[in-house]
Amino acid sequence: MREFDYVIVGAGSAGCVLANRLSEDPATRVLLVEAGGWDSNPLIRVPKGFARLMDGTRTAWQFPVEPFHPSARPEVWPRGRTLGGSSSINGMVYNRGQRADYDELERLGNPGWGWDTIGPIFTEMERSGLAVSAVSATESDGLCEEMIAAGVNLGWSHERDLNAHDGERIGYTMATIRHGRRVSASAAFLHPVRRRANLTVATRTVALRILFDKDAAVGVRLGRNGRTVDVAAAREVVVACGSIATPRLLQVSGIGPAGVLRAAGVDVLLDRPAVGARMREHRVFKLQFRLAEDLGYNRRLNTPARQAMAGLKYLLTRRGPIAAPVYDVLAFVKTRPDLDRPDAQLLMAPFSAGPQVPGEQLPLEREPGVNCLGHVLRPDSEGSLRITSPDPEAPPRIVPNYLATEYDRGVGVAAFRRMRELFATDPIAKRITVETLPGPAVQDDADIIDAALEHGYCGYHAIGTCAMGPHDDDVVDPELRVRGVANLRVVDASVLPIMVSGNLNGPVMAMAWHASDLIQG
Ligand SMILES: Cc1cc2nc3c(=O)[nH]c(=O)nc-3n(C[C@H](O)[C@H](O)[C@H](O)COP(=O)(O)OP(=O)(O)OC[C@H]3O[C@@H](n4cnc5c(N)ncnc54)[C@H](O)[C@@H]3O)c2cc1C
Repeated sequence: MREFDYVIVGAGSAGCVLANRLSEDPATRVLLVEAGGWDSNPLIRVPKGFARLMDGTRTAWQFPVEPFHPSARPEVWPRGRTLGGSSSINGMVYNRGQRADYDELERLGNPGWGWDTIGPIFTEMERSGLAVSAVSATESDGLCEEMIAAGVNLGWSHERDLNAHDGERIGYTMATIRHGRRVSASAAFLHPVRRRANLTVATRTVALRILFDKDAAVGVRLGRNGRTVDVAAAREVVVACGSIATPRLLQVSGIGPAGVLRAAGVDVLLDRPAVGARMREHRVFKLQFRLAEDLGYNRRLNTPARQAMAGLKYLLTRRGPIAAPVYDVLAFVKTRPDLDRPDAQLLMAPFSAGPQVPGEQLPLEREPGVNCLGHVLRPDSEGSLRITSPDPEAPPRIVPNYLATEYDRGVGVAAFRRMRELFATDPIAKRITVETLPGPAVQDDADIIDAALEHGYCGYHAIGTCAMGPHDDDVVDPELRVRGVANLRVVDASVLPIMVSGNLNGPVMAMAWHASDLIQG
């Protein structure tokens, strides 16, 4: 059996950072295992390419979730399946989270996770290859500037660097984009070191189960092209498969709620009820308007011919809508003036789209429009995930349980009203003829919640399914070691017990950076 010091499973946002840092010492043998292929698809580097990548199956997993809408419409949660993981298919928004989020992690009994430790890591990552910039829209016909000006008229500060402070603010999205090209975790942290002799990268290789000797992890069973092979980890197995595939791998390996494992036909190694539980996810409220004039991205992108023209322009100049992140303008706002920090995030763009159909690209409308998404920054409703079969590649049963708490519903409705307030404020207000989604008839709280469930999206930010904490029933301890077994850690979005305010790619990479220090002692 081939032996490595560390076997890292999953080459996503966390896995790429871990592979980089754990292989810094040439004497340390590191294996990075990734189910997907090499990240050579040219669309990965093109910012608006994400629209095609996230709905496909070549570079993404598609996990169906249990129906929950008023109309039980199917919803699917994509995740990256290639080097870079979800950072290779995501919307490229770069957000650090609020200082208070990390301090809260520490207050919950996780020493070393406070802002004083994690804050400087962002600066270090940005110096070490993680390119970040505020991408200003070059062809929005002034709509983005008018959204920002409306926010300023509501008292929000206009920031060139939205990560500069945690107050109410609006500005162009900070994005992991350099010169019009996506900078994934793999581009920033894996490609620069992939020729290290002590680092082996195994793509198109699936971890089927973790191998144990008594109560210690000793390796991983891998599947490739229909064959299985076992690899040994002399020091540790580090699972970094993301918040869905990590609890699935633990459960099929015998670590999870005993009843769930037995029902799925898996032998129980450790009865851990919290594996796959405590899942928190953003529910995105959607608002869309029709414009009086033919302005914005729809007229540049809403037919294949126009997309081809915009694509050509992008190839020549690396500018325009194709070079921009998923949403051009971001705001962090308070839903009540007495709050000490923002509790809602708004994302705005000068385009409008038809309904989302799983597996299909979001269709832009023929008529001109703008849209705004918003979500509760730190939701506390908890969903769950569990296997229903011993097959490590079978989709788990995912119950989102969105907007289940009074807090989430109250803040969600208030955030939605703030979205409307922004678009009723000049100068953007004077561009708008009518609200097309959910429409002016949706006014009371219950209807606003129903509209969010019906027309909204998942936030792509599930956390908590292997949450860290100081208690015996927390899946991992504050050093991210799986409780009850030796030599096994989890390092990815699943270890967050509470939501970091906003988008998670940056925070997950920073956590992995810190975890590398913990692993190396
Ligand atoms: C569509 C989408 C849009 C998003 N937009 C943004 C955004 O704009 N900004 C932002 O900050 N965040 C965004 N996010 C969230 C962010 O990208 C993720 O939170 C972050 O990438 C999670 O990192 P991770 O390391 O936990 O998991 P991932 O990056 O998902 O990595 C997990 C890796 O493990 C691999 N894997 C899984 N199972 C196995 C197995 N059994 N064997 C081997 N390999 C396996 C996967 O293929 C994958 O490569 C988005 C996410 C998605 C899906």
